[in-house]
Amino acid sequence: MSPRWAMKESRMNIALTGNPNSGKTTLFNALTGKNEHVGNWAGVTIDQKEGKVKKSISKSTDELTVIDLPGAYSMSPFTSEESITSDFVLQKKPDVIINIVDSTNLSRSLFFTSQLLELKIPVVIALNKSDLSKKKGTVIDVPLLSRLLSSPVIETTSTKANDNGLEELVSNALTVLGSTQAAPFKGMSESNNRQSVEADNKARYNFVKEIIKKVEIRNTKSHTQTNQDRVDRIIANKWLGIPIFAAVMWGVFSISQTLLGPLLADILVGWIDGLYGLIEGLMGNEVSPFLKSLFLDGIIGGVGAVLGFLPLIMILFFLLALLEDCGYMARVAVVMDRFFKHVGLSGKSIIPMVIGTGCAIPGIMATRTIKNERQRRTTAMLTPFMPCGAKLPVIALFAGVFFNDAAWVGTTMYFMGIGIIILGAMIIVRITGEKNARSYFIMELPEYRVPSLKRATVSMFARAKAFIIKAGTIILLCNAVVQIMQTFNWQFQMIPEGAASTSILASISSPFAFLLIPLGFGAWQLAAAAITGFIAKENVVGTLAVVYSITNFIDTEELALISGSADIAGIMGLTSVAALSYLLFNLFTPPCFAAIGAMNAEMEDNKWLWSGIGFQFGMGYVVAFLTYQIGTLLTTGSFGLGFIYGLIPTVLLIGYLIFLMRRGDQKAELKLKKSA
Ligand SMILES: Nc1nc2c(ncn2[C@@H]2O[C@H](COP(=O)(O)OP(=O)(O)OP(=O)(O)O)[C@@H](O)[C@H]2O)c(=O)[nH]1
Ligand SMILES: [Mg+2]
Repeated sequence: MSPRWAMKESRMNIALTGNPNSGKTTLFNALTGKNEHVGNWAGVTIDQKEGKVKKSISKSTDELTVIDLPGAYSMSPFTSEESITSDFVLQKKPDVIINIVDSTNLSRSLFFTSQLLELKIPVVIALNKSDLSKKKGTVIDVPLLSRLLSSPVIETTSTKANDNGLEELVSNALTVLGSTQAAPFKGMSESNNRQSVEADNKARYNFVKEIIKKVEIRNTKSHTQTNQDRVDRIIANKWLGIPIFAAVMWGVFSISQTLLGPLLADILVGWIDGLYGLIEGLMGNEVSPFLKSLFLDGIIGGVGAVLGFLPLIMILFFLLALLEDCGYMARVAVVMDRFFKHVGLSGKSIIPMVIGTGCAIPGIMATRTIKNERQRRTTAMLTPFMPCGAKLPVIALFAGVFFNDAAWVGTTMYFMGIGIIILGAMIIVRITGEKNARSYFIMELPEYRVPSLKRATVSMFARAKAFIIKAGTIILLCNAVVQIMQTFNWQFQMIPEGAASTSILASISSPFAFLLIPLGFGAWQLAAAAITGFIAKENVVGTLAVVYSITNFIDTEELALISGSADIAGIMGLTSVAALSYLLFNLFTPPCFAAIGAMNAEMEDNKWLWSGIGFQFGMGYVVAFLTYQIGTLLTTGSFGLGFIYGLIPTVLLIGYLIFLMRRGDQKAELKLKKSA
């Protein structure tokens, strides 16, 4: 035994390193039984994660800790998440490095491998995705590769449950423990000047090329490749890409919101109704009316109204997971990339936005992968415009009540979100005086494959769990508070029936409601729902249920999403145009507080944060104002209420933005002159 082994306690650290999208997190999940997010594209993991190797995989009595790291292409990092990886292996000195190599892309992977081999830390190589490379007919001489790299090479398929090479991988990691890794290629110099780095890179590439020549035989007549290219020419086409994406999203909304969703929601709502009846019965007549209404209308009614949308959300996320897993979402990113580059965003800005459709918080956190500070902050500011999971019940409610469950409502909200992001980016790049900045980012396209139902199911249940937890905690609490605030007046007396406008809730929300008249919705109830929406967007639905005492939005008899939608529309007293304006206002004003917290953390700058929040408020206000007033003009022939009062802030806001943009343009010109 080496002394190093003897000195260590019985804990051993194994770092998982490799290129983005090589399968590190999949392998990590398989080794530890955890469920970290896996995605079929590069840049999914942005932070290190720790876990313990399952006993079924390693017989060792020692505690084996594995650390999943973000993907990296080299030890000299270009992005902050790449530097997490190099910092970790250099400073924390793991006992063993498992280098995950994508066997379908050997030539790209080995560059990083050759650098890892120089660190004197023992390395074991996992030749991952071996199922794919075999299918493509690529033959790799594993024993020879192992000899050339002076380290064990094990073929793995981390997506398989059995016979996946993982036991062998871990046992090899235990074998090399304590040894000093030999480096088959030694870096040319320690110095960091550009010339020597370039020379080193060149020599390293040649070294890798020689190895590939010796160990790999590729099947050149790869039909799948050309077929994929053909498909991509259509799907990722400059012009066809967008309508195809729109059609796909429309399909997703149709299935989740009008076909399958209501069917399942119906069953769930039946249960919630049953619970309501049960508790009502248990309470009998002795319980005070206040407690009764708090529990029944506030808690069960309010939370139930939100929870009723659970099946719809689960189906939507199941479908989105399938789209991501089969490789389609990466194509969408390529299509969008074209627009984004024109407005000064990084191609990398797409990933946070796609993640943001689940929840804005991880989306905003994913902006960490963007190196350029302005692009990172802009992306963090704009990502919340994507409709997240919490906004879906709001969309579904309004689509059901006012638009006959139309799938176009949800689809339009997605595309409006994208449109606003592009517009916002255009404005910000000019304000910052960087309109001449260009970004170069080549997105790597994963191959198409049959999506895994299991992975989609896992992802769906993870979302469902988060949704239920949120409904049972923060939404429940908010509904209870709203119920109390609308039951009492400031003297803490229960308000009599018919005097709802004297409640605490009404008196707090009324001034806000007044400001919203030009947008088409001046009722204090609607203002209250919009305000609670800043705590969590699901609250919009919950609060509406409480303030209008609607126990259930979802129909159990008609199998439509919303029962008696005409009645509900009547209670809310909104025209369709005003309803659309209200929906837009809730979607496109600032996100919930938690997401604003994430914005703060990633922007690391107060001026950006507050300008961002101001921008989001302005955007939501202007979009809702224009929608309501123009829509009302078109449908009734005259402007809606409060046109002039809304026009003043709108004009001032737009004027101010134009002023800032002009000033930015001058800055940009000055810069251009200086550099010329
Ligand atoms: N066919 C096949 N697919 C795999 C295998 N391992 C991983 N994948 C897929 O490869 C994709 C990327 O997997 P991840 O585990 O997210 O990759 P990663 O290396 O953690 O990626 P980053 O976090 O972005 O660096 C996912 O779609 C996985 O399902 C494998 O052995 N075979
Ligand atoms: Mg990962």
